[in-house]
Amino acid sequence: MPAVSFQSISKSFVTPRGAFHALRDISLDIEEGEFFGLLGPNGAGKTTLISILAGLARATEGRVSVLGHDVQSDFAAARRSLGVVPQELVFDPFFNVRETLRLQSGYFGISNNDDWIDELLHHLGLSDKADANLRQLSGGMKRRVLVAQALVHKPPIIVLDEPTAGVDVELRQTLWQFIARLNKQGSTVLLTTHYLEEAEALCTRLAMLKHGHMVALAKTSELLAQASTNVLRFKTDDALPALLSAQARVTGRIVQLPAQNAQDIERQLAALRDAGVRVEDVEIRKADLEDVFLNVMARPDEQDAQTLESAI
Ligand SMILES: Nc1ncnc2c1ncn2[C@@H]1O[C@H](COP(=O)(O)OP(=O)(O)OP(=O)(O)O)[C@@H](O)[C@H]1O
Repeated sequence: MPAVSFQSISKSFVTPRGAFHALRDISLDIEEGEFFGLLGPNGAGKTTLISILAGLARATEGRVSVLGHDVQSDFAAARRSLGVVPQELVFDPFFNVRETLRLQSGYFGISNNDDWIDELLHHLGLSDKADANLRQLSGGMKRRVLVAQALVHKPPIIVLDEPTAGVDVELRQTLWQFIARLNKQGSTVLLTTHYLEEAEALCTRLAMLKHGHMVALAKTSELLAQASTNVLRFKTDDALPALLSAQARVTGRIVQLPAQNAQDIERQLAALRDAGVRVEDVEIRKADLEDVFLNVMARPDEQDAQTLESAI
């Protein structure tokens, strides 16, 4: 039985300009014990999908089940199996950290949870903040509390919606060590993130969303194998010749060009030389998940394809 099963999920919002389709026919099973990543640019539909999973929003069509429990008709059982770390920092400011975690335990009918709460505080570097009022905590500390709060009832499935957005390197490392440990012990993890380096390092399988469509679903290793094998990277202040600029990824002075083999790289360097482009800090690196992501996102999506077809 899958840990999470999304079956033909669509979601539309009613807006003043008519129906807006945030998700279109998403079907996806996440198996028990997987570390699964959900990727996509801003507005792709990731948070909407997670809200439907957590029972916070209703799908317009389709159904979602958690360990076989339907999130609508069997909400309590589905919710107990999930530990959801939301993107937004929302708290009751009147309680301290330990009180917040005890209250959350009570919400799941768990009393005498202090041993596990202490363990959570320890692993999330919060032990010395146990008695601090939530109002006194920094944004990064609050995010740690959100993670602890999601885990008080030892859920078998952990859902993290951009848990490292705007947090420092130390928290990221602490958090990932802890989550990776829980995953090794059997927890299923569903993660959304814009940090593709983290997704590449942690997730064994990935889905990519674009405009509410699922545009990729594969093992991380398979997605990486699809990428061009190398990337030629250099800095320049000069304009690139047209042939190269069409395929280049440019960030400020940094230019990155996909290259299948050594001949490709030689051809690119010759074209730069012939065009009189002065380059600095030249290096060749292996293609990574960011390259794959940008390639997938650059493809025309179904809607664009339809528009293109009708334009031909
Ligand atoms: N209540 C709502 N009413 C109308 N449109 C909405 C509503 N909630 C979300 N949307 C729209 O649905 C789309 C998907 O939003 P969602 O928050 O799921 O994206 P996301 O992939 O999580 O983005 P981000 O990476 O920015 O968090 C967006 O275009 C958003 O504006």
